[in-house]
Amino acid sequence: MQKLTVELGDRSYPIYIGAGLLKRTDLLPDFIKGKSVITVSNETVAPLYAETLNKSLEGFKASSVELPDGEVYKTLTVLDQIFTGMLENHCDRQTTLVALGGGVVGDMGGFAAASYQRGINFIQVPTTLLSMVDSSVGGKTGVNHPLGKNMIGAFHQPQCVVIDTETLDTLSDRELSAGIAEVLKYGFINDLKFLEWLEENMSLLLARDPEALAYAIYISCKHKAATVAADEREAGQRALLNLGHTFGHAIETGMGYGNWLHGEGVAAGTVMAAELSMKMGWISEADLSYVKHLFTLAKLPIEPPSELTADDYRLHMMRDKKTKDGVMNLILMHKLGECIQTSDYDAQAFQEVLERV
Ligand SMILES: NC(=O)c1ccc[n+]([C@@H]2O[C@H](COP(=O)([O-])OP(=O)(O)OC[C@H]3O[C@@H](n4cnc5c(N)ncnc54)[C@H](O)[C@@H]3O)[C@@H](O)[C@H]2O)c1
Ligand SMILES: O=C(O)C(=O)C[C@@H](O)[C@H](O)[C@H](O)COP(=O)(O)O
Ligand SMILES: [Zn+2]
Repeated sequence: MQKLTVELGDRSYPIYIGAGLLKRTDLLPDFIKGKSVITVSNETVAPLYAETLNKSLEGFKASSVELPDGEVYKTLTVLDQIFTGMLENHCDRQTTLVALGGGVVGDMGGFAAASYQRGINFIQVPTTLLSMVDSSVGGKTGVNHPLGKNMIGAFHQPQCVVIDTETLDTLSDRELSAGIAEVLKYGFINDLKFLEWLEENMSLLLARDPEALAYAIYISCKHKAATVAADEREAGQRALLNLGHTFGHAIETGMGYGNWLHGEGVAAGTVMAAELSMKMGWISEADLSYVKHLFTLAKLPIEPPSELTADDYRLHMMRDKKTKDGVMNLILMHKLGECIQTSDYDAQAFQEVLERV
C-alpha cells in the first residue's frame, strides 16, 4: 500500500492506494468519528462492492443510499434522495458519509456531506480511474445545473481517500480511457517526464497492467495533492487543473449530460486549448500533434462534436467559474508541459478554434 497526504494543516488527510484495500477492514474505522455511517453509492457499483465495504463497517450503525447511475442524475433533485435517506436513517452531525463510486457519486456524496446539517465528515472510496486520479482528492463537490456543469457546490475535504485499484477490474474500457484524460492533464500542466512515461506505457495502462495503473494513479494523486495543498480554493494555481475543461464542460452541457463522458470532453477540450495555444505562437505544430497523438493512443476523441456552433460554445464557456466580471479566462499551454490561466488570447484565433477553421 502507498500513502500520500494532502497537506492542509489540521484538515490534512491521507490517500491510500493499493490492490485489495476494500478488504482491509482496519482502514476505514480510524476515520469514522461517531457511531453511525451512511454509504452513498449507485445501482451499478453497490452490487459490486458494497458488501465488501460493509465488512469494514461492522460495529457501526450502518445505512445506505443507492442512486440511479449516470451524469444525468448529478442534479439537485437526485441529491435530495441522499438527504431523505439520511433523515430516514436518523443521521446526525456525528454521522460519517462514505461515497463509494465514480466521480458522480463522489461529487454528490461530498456535497451532501458538505451541506447536511451544515456539514458532516465524509470518506471517498473512488472506483473509477477518473475518480481515483482526480475527483476524490481536493474537496470539490457539487451537482450540475441544466445550464452548466458543477454550478452548485461547495469545497469540503474528505477525512481520507481509499483507492482500491482492484475495483478497476470491472470498469468498462471506455471509462478507463476517460480517466486517462485527467492523468494526461497532469503531464501537460507541469510534468513532461510523466508524459513520456505515459506515451511509453499507454498500452500497458489500457491492458490494465496493475503496476502501470498503480504508478499512474500515484503520480496523478501526488500532483493533485500538491496543487490542492498550495491553493485549496482555486485562487490561482489550482485553476490549471481546469486545462481543457472550459471547452470540455461546454461539450458535456451542450451535447446533453452523459452523451460525452467528462474525460472525453476534457480530451477534445484540451486539444482545442492546444490549438488556440498554437495559434498564439506559444506551442509548435509538432507540440499540437504530440497532444493529439497522446489522446489518440488513449483511445480518446481529439475532435469536438460537429453539432455545436461557435455561439453554443461561447454561451456555455462564458458561464465557466473562471469568468471574472464578464471576461472569460482559459487555461492554455504556454509551452508543452507548462500551462497558464489567461484572458489575453487573440479573439480571432479563439473564434477560429470554435469554428474549426
Ligand atoms: N470533484 C472533482 O475534483 C472532479 C474532478 C474530475 C471530475 N469530476 C466529476 O466526476 C464525474 C465523472 O466521474 P467518473 O468518470 O468517475 O464517472 P461516473 O461516476 O459516472 O462513473 C462512470 C461509470 O462507471 C461506473 N462505475 C464506477 N465504478 C465502477 C467499477 N469499479 N466497475 C464498474 N463500473 C463502475 C459508474 O456507475 C458509471 O456508470 C463528472 O461529473 C465530473 O464533473 C469531479
Ligand atoms: O480539482 C480541481 O480543481 C479541478 O479542476 C479538477 C477537474 O478535473 C474537475 O473536473 C473539476 O470538477 C472541474 O472544476 P470546476 O470548478 O470547473 O467545476
Ligand atoms: Zn475534470
